[in-house]
Amino acid sequence: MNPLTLQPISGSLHGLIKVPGDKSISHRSIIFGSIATGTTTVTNFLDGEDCMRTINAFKEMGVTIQKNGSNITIEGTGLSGLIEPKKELDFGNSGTTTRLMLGLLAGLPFKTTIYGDASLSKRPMSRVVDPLRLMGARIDGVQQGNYLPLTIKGTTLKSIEYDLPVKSAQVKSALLLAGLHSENKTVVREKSPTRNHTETMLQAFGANIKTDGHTISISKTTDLQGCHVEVPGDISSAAFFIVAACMVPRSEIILKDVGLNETRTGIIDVVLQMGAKLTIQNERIVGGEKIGDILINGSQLSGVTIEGDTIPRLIDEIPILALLATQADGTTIIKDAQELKVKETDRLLAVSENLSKLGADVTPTEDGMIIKGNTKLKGGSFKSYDDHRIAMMGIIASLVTEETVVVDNIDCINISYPNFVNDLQSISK
Ligand SMILES: O=C(O)C1=C[C@@H](OP(=O)(O)O)[C@@H](O)[C@H](O)C1
Ligand SMILES: C=C(OP(=O)(O)O)C(=O)O
Repeated sequence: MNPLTLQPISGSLHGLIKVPGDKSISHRSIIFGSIATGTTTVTNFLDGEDCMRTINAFKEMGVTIQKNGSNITIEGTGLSGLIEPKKELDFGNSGTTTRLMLGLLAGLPFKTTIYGDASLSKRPMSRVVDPLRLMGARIDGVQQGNYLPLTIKGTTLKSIEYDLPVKSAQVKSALLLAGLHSENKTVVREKSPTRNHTETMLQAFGANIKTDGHTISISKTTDLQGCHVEVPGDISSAAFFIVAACMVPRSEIILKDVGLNETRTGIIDVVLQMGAKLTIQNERIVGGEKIGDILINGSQLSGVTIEGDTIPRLIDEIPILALLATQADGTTIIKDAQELKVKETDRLLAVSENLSKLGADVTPTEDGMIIKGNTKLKGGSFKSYDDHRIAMMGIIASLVTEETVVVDNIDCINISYPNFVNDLQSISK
């Protein structure tokens, strides 16, 4: 346990932060670079624990990956060059590694056992295992394969057409990866668009993939070609500073080179709707992804309803948005967010318990919460539940509390943002 004690601040937030590389894109750069032939170079790779799980998995499968800080070079083996790992693969805390690798491993000609930490071992895998079994995958594990550890006996896959029952980019991506090595065309349909980095990057690596936003089809492609990937800054990491700057009066900060892919910018839409002073500068396209700088000034916001198709576009930002809602005028309603119950922890519970303990007016609901805003928050203990996004939310909460906040364990922040506390300190004036 590594607790952090945070004193209330008297000043405001000023300065510039370059948030680390996008976690989703970093994972995918390793996966696609490894299964392509030739060299893939990656810049601004997220040097966090989750992405290291993906790197280590491919090293175990015979891929040469060199890492120099946030610069990565991958000598891809092609799909047919991957070898059976000599040991079980440890995916730690990473849901993305687990779900995406399931789709890949299902069609490779060897046996793999995968496991993870206590949190990952409680997260449902049948959402991926069930459709993969329809494709012919042979996967065994706890409770009919719903939980890790899982053993995958790779086999020839057949393609399917599948309507996603959960709004999940991880499930979609797993099926597209399986589709890469199954005969005929695999079709995945989603009701609400989820992050589309897999589709964009597979196109860049030369896959036979087509998408119209709701329906994605992929045909067998065994000859992906290595390329260069420049990873945009992670909007899910930027979210903590967007909220911080909105909440602390007289703040003005700039977040440089942040990914602004529309499947991820729900947080920007929501804070603008709440009345935030936020502008985007230097918007441009890098490697198929929109990026830009975000300028934010502190201002008094108003509550909103966050629901429906917006939820997948800000799924990981809901905890920090809930904190923002406690400082906004009026009521914020968060609906359709039941997926938060199966993240690194039950984030609906973690958020409502922590905020209530700090003195916020929060009523939990089946699929979200109702927050009556503009409440003064007192200090006290803040439980991270060993979830990186909850721990970072606790640290940001201390910017608006009247007394000291103690976050019980901040080690989990290394999952997605190892330099978070330093970056926050650098703008606290
Ligand atoms: O595909 C991805 O990289 C991710 C998808 C989301 O999960 P779901 O697909 O389970 O919604 C998100 O919460 C996670 O942090 C990363
Ligand atoms: C849910 C998250 O990640 P994962 O599913 O990869 O563990 C997250 O980073 O908030």
